[in-house]
Amino acid sequence: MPVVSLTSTLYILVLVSSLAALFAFRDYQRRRGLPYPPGPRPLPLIGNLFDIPKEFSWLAYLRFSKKHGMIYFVVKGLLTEAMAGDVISFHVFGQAIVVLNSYKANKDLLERRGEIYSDRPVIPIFEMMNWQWNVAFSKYTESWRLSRKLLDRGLRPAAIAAYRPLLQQKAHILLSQMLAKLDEFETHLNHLTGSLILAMAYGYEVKEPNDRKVQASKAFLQITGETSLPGTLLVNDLPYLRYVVRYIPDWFPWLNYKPLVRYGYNIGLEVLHGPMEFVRENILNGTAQPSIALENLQETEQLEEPEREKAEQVIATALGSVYSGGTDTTASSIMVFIVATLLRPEIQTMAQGELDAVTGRERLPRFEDRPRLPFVDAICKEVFRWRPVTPLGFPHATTEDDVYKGFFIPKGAVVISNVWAIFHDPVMYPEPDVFKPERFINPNGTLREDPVLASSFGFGKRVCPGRHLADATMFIAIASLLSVFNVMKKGNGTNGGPDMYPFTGKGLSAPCPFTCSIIPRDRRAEELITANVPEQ
Ligand code: HEM
Repeated sequence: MPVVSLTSTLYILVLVSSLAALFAFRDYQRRRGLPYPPGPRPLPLIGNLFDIPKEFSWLAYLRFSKKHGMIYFVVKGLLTEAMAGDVISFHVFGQAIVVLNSYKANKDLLERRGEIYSDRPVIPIFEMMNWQWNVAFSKYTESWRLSRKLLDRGLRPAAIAAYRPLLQQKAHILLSQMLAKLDEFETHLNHLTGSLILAMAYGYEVKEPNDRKVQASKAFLQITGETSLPGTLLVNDLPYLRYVVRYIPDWFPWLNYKPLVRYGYNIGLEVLHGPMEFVRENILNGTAQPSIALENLQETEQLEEPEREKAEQVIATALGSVYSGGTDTTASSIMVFIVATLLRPEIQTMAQGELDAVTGRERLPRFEDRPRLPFVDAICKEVFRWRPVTPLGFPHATTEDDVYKGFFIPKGAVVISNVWAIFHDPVMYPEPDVFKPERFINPNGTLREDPVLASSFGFGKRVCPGRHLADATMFIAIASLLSVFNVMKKGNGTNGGPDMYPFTGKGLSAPCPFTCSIIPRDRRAEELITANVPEQ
C-alpha cells in the first residue's frame, strides 16, 4: 500500500512540476524573455495574494515602489532620491497587476498608448450583481463609446457653465440646511451633490434630507469602493469561484457572497431604472423639467424601433453611471476640506479675509469672483492633492501585449494608477502630508496652475467625465461655507495631528465619521444665509 501511495504522489509531483514548467516556458516565450515590471517575489499558484493588503493598498504599493526602485543622485551638492520603481507588478492566481506610481508612467501608458490601455478588468462580483451596464465598469466597447459621448456632451465645460445658477442655488440651500441643523453636515453635503446630479440629469428635485434616490447612489458607490480593488474579495482574484459560490451554504465563512449580491443587484436596478421611470412618467403627465435625460429622450423620438429602444438604453446607462458615481466622490472631497480646516484653522482665517475683500460681506460669493479668489481656489486644489478620495483611480486593463521601459506588460493586465504616490512625492510636493494650499500660490499672489493635479480624475479615454462639475461644485460649496461659517474643533481640545481624523482605506478614501462645530461667523453671516434661501 505505502508503495502505491508513494508512486501516486510521485506521479502527481511530476505532473504538477511539468505543468508549471510548461506554463513558465510559454510565459517566457510570450514575453520574448523580457521581465515583468519589478515587484515582490510571487509564491507558487497564489502569487502575491498576501502581498496586497485589503486596506490602504496605495501605501503598500508606494512602499513596494520605493523598495524596488529608488535611485539616488546629487543635485546642487545634495544627495537626492527619486523613484525609478514607478512601474511595479504583482501576480495573483496568474493575473498580472501593474501599478503605475508616477505621473509620467500614467501619461505615457494610459494617455499616449490609450488605444490599448482603456479597457476595464472584468470584476466578477460586479457581474454577479449585474452591474456591467455602468459606464465606469464597462469594457472598451461600442456601447461604452455611445454612453461616454452622451456624458462628454452633457458635462462639457460650456454645459457646466450654464448650470452655474443651479449650482449657486444648491450651495445656498446647503447653507440654510447647515444653519438649521449644524451637526448634520454630512447629510447636507450628500444632499447637495445628490440633488445637483439628480436635477441636472433627470430634473428630479430632492426635498427630503434622506431622499431614497440619494441614499441608493451612496450605497452603490460604497459597494463599488469596498469590492472593486484587487485583494478585497477572493472571488475577484479567483474568478472561477463565481460558478461555485451559489452552492456554498450561507454559514460558510469568506465565500458567502449571496447577501452582498442580492443587495447590490437590487441597488443596481434602482439606480439604473428608478430616475428614468420618473422622467418617463413626467413626460406623459406633461410635467417633465429640463434635464439631460429629457433633452436626449426628445432626440430619440424620431427614431424607429429597435433603434429607439437602443438609444433609450444608452441614455439610461449613461445617466445611471453619473448618478451612481458622482454623488459621494464630491461630497467626500468637501468633507476632506472640513477635516483640513480643523487641522489648520489659520487657513480658514486667510480664506475668509480674501472672500470678505471681494464680497464686502454684502453678498455670498459667485462664480464670477473665482479669478479674484486664488487662495480659495488653492484650497480646492490642495484638497484633491492631500487626501484624494480615489487614491487608486479606477482600474484600467490592457487589450494588447506591450513593452514599457524594457518591461513586459501582458494583454489583459489590470493597470492601476497610484494617484496617492503621485501626490505624495516629496520632490514635487514638499511635506506632502501637510495640508498646505500655499503651495499653489505664486510669490506674486496669483494661483499656480498644476497640470499634475488633473490626475485626481484619472487618465486618457476613461478620464472622469464629471471632473468639470466636481471642480465647480467644490469651488462654490467651499467658498460659500467659508464666507459665512467657522469650522472648529468640538470642545476645547488641541487640534492634534492628521491621525486624529482617520480615513477609510478601501477603494474610496473618505474621512471616517467625526464631529466638529460649524457655526455662523456672526449675526451678519446669519442674515446673509437667510436672505439667500431659495424658494423650493
Ligand atoms: C471629487 C469628485 C470626483 C472624483 C475624485 C472622481 C474621480 C474619478 C476617477 C479617478 C475615475 C476613473 C478614471 C480612470 O479610469 O482613469 C472616474 C470615472 C468616472 N467618473 Fe468621476 N470623479 C468625481 C466626480 C464625478 C462626478 C461629479 C461625476 C458625474 C457627474 C463622475 C462620473 C464618473 C464616471 C461616469 C466615470 C467612468 C468613466 C469611464 O469609465 O469612462 N465623477 N472618476
